[in-house]
Amino acid sequence: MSTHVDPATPTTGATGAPAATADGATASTAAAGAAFTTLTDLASRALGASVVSASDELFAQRENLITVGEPAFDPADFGHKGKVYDGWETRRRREPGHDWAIVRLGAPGIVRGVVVDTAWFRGNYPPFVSVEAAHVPDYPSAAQLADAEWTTLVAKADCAGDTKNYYTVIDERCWTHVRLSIYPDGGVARLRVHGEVVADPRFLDGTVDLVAAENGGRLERTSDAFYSSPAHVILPGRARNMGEGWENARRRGEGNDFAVFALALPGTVRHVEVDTGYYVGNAPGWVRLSVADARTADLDDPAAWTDIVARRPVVPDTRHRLLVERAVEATHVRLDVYPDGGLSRLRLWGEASASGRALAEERWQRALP
Ligand SMILES: NC(=O)NC(NC(N)=O)C(=O)[O-]
Repeated sequence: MSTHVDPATPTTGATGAPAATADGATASTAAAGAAFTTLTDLASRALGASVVSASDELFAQRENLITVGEPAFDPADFGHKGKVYDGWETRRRREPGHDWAIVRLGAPGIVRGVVVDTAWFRGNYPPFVSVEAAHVPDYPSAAQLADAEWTTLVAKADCAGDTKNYYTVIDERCWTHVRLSIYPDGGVARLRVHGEVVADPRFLDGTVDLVAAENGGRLERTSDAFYSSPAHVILPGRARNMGEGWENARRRGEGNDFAVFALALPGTVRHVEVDTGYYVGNAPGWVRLSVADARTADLDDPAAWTDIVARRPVVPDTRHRLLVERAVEATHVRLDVYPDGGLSRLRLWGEASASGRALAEERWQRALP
């Protein structure tokens, strides 16, 4: 079941005007668009997603759908097959039917909303789209996916050209793949599938990264994401440049920058990695890591936080491996950087508590379709 946030509203979504929906509910364009887009993009290549197949991609390759970053456009760039677009574009259909592309999500998850971004597609965008999802364990082939059981998340809905089209999804099940259909054909620059990772509990045994996005860790709050979000520092792999980490603006006033993350599941951190890779002239001078347990404490109360790495100096462009000073069961971690500055990755190696593992198992079973 889905709620389409008014497609006619421009990408900035500045009007906030209520949009009527199929089930009679209303949604504020700006609020609804913004609300789910703060969640992890399950379809991002940065999380490990892949576009496994598409009905056609004559004009522009399907893989562009999941590229990190805004789509580019060069009006003078033409290739052998036509205008070059930073997106997925099919040929003009001369027979009935419609085009589609299947994305394997970077991690299984509950989908809260979808953005179909038709940036730069003006005379060749699809006027309608729909989104379905499937839960297929293991690593199915394109042929197996064609025969999978697909569930509609966004029923065929209007889609505007050169616009970020927001569709809110109301569904509590956990999916591994999505299928974007465009009617009848055309181009889409990016597909963003925002939601909550639901990690398979069998992969959460032993020592794991308790804050990793692919395990279900997520950014809850930050002081400043001026250049790029702290949500990047919990993505898989090492950053390949400064743009793939968290960079705040130069702080000119008092205080310091910080980010608070919810752990994937309650657990105890044993050692950490604070990676300032690619932050040379803008690494923090010092960092501090503290943890809290939201089940028993108020996170707004400074007394709720216990240092696991007390404030200490860090150096530029370095993966700092640090042993924690205290082993404390927690649900959240707070990263403070002093006074400001960027990080490329944060890893919290430790183990889930018994209650954390039970929670993960229960969440997984409840969300299985
Ligand atoms: N100018 C275009 O974009 N034309 C065509 N598309 C490409 N990529 O050339 C088309 O027919 O949609």
